[in-house]
Amino acid sequence: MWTLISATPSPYARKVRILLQEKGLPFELQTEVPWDSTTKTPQYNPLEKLPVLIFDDGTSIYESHYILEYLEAKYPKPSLMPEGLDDRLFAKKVEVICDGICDALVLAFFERMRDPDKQSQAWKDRQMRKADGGLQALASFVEQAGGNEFLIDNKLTLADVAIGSVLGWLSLRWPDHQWKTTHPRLNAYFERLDQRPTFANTRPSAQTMKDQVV
Ligand SMILES: N[C@@H](CCC(=O)N[C@@H](CS(=O)(=O)O)C(=O)NCC(=O)O)C(=O)O
Repeated sequence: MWTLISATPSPYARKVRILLQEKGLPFELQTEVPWDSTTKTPQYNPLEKLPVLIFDDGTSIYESHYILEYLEAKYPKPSLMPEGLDDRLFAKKVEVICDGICDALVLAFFERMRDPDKQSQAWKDRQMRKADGGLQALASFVEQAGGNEFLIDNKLTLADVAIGSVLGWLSLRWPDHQWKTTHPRLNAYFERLDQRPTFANTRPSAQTMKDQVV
């Protein structure tokens, strides 16, 4: 059986966990802290990042957007991509924005872990500005979807999986961020989406990092 190396808070890994379940592809979850010395991630990804999907023959793929593209190409039914080319490209653009919000906030998260006198406020402000810009874009997409349950073609697609994953992680890791107040319709869309069983059973939780990493 396939193994997915994941971490309990990981928004990137959550996308893969949701898609594997939505496609009915069985897998074992191997939960790790990728920054701890005990992690197995580097054995399967030279970039030392999870998620990593390990196949029965021991080979592996990594980088969440690539894993999702791989799964959609190899196991197209049920599809989590829209029909039309422009809608398919839009779904991938939404994933770019969601991953970019995560990337910026991961940088801010680790900056906050440095000794206070070593932290760069300018760097943290820059990352938060990117995240807020990304959230504004997502909010505008949801407005354009006019209250539909799903963003594109009113059916579940990669775009919904990516948005649900980043907003769930934001709620966990940045509980004081005011996006739910600033973007109430985005929050309403998220709250409804997060009730779907594959979202509800993959909700993020915090993890403890044992080793000093910055
Ligand atoms: N672009 C990557 C990002 C993956 C990533 O940053 N994973 C983190 C864990 S988590 O932030 O998703 O919880 C990691 O493994 N970090 C270890 C490292 O950066 O050395 C993807 O989409 O898969």
